[in-house]
Amino acid sequence: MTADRVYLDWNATTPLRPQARAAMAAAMELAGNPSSIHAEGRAARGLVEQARAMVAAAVGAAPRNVVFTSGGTEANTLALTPGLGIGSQRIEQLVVSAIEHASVLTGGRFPHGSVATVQVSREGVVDLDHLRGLLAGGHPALVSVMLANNETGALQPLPAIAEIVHAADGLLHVDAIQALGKIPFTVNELGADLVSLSAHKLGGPTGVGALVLTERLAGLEPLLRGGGQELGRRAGTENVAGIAGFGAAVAAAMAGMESDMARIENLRNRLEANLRQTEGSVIIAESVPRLPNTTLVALPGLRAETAVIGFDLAGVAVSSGSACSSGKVRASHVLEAMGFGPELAQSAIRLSLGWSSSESDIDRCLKAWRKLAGNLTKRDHETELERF
Ligand SMILES: Cc1ncc(COP(=O)(O)O)c(C=O)c1O
Repeated sequence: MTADRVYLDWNATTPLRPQARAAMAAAMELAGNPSSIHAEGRAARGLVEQARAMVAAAVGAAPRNVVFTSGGTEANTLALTPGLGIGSQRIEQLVVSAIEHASVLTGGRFPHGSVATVQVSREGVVDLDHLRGLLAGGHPALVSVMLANNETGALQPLPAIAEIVHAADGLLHVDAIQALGKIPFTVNELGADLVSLSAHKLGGPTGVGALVLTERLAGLEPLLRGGGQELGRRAGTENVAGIAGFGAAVAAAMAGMESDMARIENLRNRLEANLRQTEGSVIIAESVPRLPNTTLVALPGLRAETAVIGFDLAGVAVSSGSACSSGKVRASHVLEAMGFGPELAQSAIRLSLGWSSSESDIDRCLKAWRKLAGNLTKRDHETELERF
């Protein structure tokens, strides 16, 4: 990143942590295949297992329950397997919340038509009564609910969700990709049976992630078949450098989490206090517990796509809704599920901070925001507010 840029899109991807870069550079010097039994192979295996222990420790899991994948999308797809179960009971239906990432909403490997959707409140929090209703009387389901939403930052009420799911003999998958390194949690505290993680949201490289399993789970069908890597749960020679970078990034993120996040939350709160001064601006999900680094702000009349370009020209990188859907002039499915109309949903801008965000980044961002908001004609603004 160049010095004159301000990066406020950390929920899309974070910069690589120096610890991750160093671990990856060292791993790339190794020649061995981690499955080979000679010294070179054992050295590569050592790095993979060291990283596995670091990832496992971060979420309170046993290292053997961590399966490395090519990222969060693969971890989510691997988790959503029909036929998962405990003992002889097998699960054939999937329930997902309406605000999940696209990689969960598509239903993994569940057949089309066997996926039910749980509603969320206006603040983007899963409706527990609706979940109870969906699970009542039906076959046991695999339920997939994220810990923190990537667009709003809203935290979901786990382990209350886990209690409901397990009372209905179901299994719970938690996409914790946005939460790892930002808020403390363990797999046990969540009450989850499967947890997805991704390296590039906390300072590791893109293209590496993990699915964390629990002992009692049976029936996980591999997505990739071939060699016996990852205890037969994911074939293919491991991405040694990427995995080493993931491990180093997780360790660094966990070590600095408490102080980094307290500082980041203060910055975010100052940012929001200033954004609120613009008449008509709305901070979405502001009244529920949220990630400390995320702000989703909307200003009816200011189109998000235009605003993102305006910010970019001012040297500030932000996102319109989720990065995966930016570029398309379509309201985010998250805001639609929360009941916002297209006018507000299409003006939502996500500002997400990270460990190197500074006071001057917030000042630059606010300067660009005031300019963009000031350019709105009074008429545009009033028309949009009436429609909203
Ligand atoms: C909540 C959530 N789940 C899943 C993913 C996908 O992860 P990856 O980019 O590693 O495939 C993302 C990334 O945008 C995310 O924010």
